[in-house]
Amino acid sequence: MESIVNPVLEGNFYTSSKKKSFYKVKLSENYLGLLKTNGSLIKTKIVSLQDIIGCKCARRRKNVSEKCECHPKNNVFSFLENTVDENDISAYLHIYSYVLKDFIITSGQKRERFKITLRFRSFSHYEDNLKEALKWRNTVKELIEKTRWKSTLLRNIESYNETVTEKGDKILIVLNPKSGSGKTKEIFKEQVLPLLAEADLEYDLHITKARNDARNLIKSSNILKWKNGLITIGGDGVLFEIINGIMERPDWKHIINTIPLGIIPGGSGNGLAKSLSFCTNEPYDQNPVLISTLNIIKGHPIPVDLVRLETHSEVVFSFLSFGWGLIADIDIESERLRMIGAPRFTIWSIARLIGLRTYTGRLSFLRVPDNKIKEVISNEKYVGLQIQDMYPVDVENDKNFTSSMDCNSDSSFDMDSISLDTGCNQRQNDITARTESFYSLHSHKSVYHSDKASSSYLSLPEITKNNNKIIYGPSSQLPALNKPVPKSWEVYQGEFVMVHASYQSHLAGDVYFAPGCKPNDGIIWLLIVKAGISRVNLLQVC
Ligand SMILES: Nc1ncnc2c1ncn2[C@@H]1O[C@H](COP(=O)(O)OP(=O)(O)OP(=O)(O)O)[C@@H](O)[C@H]1O
Repeated sequence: MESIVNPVLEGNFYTSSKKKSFYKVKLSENYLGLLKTNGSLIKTKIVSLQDIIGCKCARRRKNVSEKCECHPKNNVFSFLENTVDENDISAYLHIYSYVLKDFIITSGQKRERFKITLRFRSFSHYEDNLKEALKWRNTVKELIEKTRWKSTLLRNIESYNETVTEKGDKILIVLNPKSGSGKTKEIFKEQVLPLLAEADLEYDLHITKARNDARNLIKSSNILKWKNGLITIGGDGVLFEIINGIMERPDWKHIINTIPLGIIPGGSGNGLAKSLSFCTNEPYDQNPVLISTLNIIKGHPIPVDLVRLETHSEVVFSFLSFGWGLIADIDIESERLRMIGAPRFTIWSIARLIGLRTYTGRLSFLRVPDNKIKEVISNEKYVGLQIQDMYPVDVENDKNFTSSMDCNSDSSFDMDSISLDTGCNQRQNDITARTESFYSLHSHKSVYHSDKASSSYLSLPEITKNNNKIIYGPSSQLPALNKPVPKSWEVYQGEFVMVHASYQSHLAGDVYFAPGCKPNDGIIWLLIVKAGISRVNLLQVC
């Protein structure tokens, strides 16, 4: 435990269940360390502050609910019964962390909630105990806030103003109730809200009423009041609307450089959410909503490529993929099976493989040099987060230490919460999240479309008009669509089964499309399937 360098706070706490054991708790700039002493037996658990999302002071109440003493006005708890337990003068500090845990039998990891409760009861008055608890609470809060922004790649993005995000700024959550199989409200209420409450993250909620609702909101609102982030709960389509809404604003550049965007998966595909967690090695598949919400709360933005697309009728900004042929057909036509969720893609893939179509077209592209591809595949700088940033070295090598990365190795800490106090254990109840009123909405059609017609449009300038909409955003650096491409480009003309271009590794949670792709590598990864391929070969590609 001495190995935790320069602890900011430290103290001894006890558990009542095991009278002889006590815990030395140390808080340093990057870690919370718990040293358990039971006679001569010493065990240690270290929780990285990167894994702590928040903490709250609470006083014991007579019933199950708790009142937050840190923000009495900010009621994130239920108040079924508000009577304080006068017999208990202790103040409690609940610290919420989500630590990586290894599976014992199969290889793999998942994130698990690990709640630490510290009970302060050294003084004879509640107020004095609360003071002590608040000192710990404020210090933990300050430290986790620092850790968040220190460890992002934002330092490397010159245009990003790190100071824009201040405490108290809200995030905007845009929820599409029609995404996927229509469970986003439940996802929000049951899985996202409790985490936001633990992290003390304030939010406004907007539930979309129709297609383009999110786009119009972003286009016309004072979105700078949501400096902490514009977050979507739904599929990739609702984030697509947010980004294109931003591009309809003259201040698009400032917004893009100022407000982080986030996505919590609730759609059918969820390609971006999967790709982002994949590039940071987060165990997404175990709990996609938890991992994506933690990514947002922890404030580790990842720069992502944005691609400007011109079709025959419009200009759009795309962050995931663009396709023509087989995959686009599956996306659009499986809409009628939306109610079954993600399996709709598998079922429709089989249908489309049986009735395989081909399309005539011309494809021109500039090949990326092999050395650049190799660099992208091997270079961490494209990943967004540096592992050494996530776990900075302020713990000296000490074999007694169990880091939060391998907490499973110490079975005495193998629990989802730990409660420490100065005398006896008391059962603490989890916070009850604030609930929102929801309203029901009408059904919608997907925005996906297959572009069968070849374009005859010129490459459009910086400010373009789509059906009376003014689109801002960066101008194209590509040759005009009706002009010949430079000699260095390759051109294929003929029959295709599909051409699909992706700028992220995954098109959907289970569609690993571009293995080498990193979110901000600046490369468009192409899959070209020409006509004449056998169904067996095509199945292997898929
Ligand atoms: N309230 C609504 N009613 C109808 N349609 C909506 C509503 N809100 C948004 N939409 C539209 O629904 C489209 C699809 O939604 P979204 O992408 O969130 O879900 P998904 O298609 O199931 O997921 P994915 O894109 O990951 O496959 C969006 O492009 C949006 O235009």
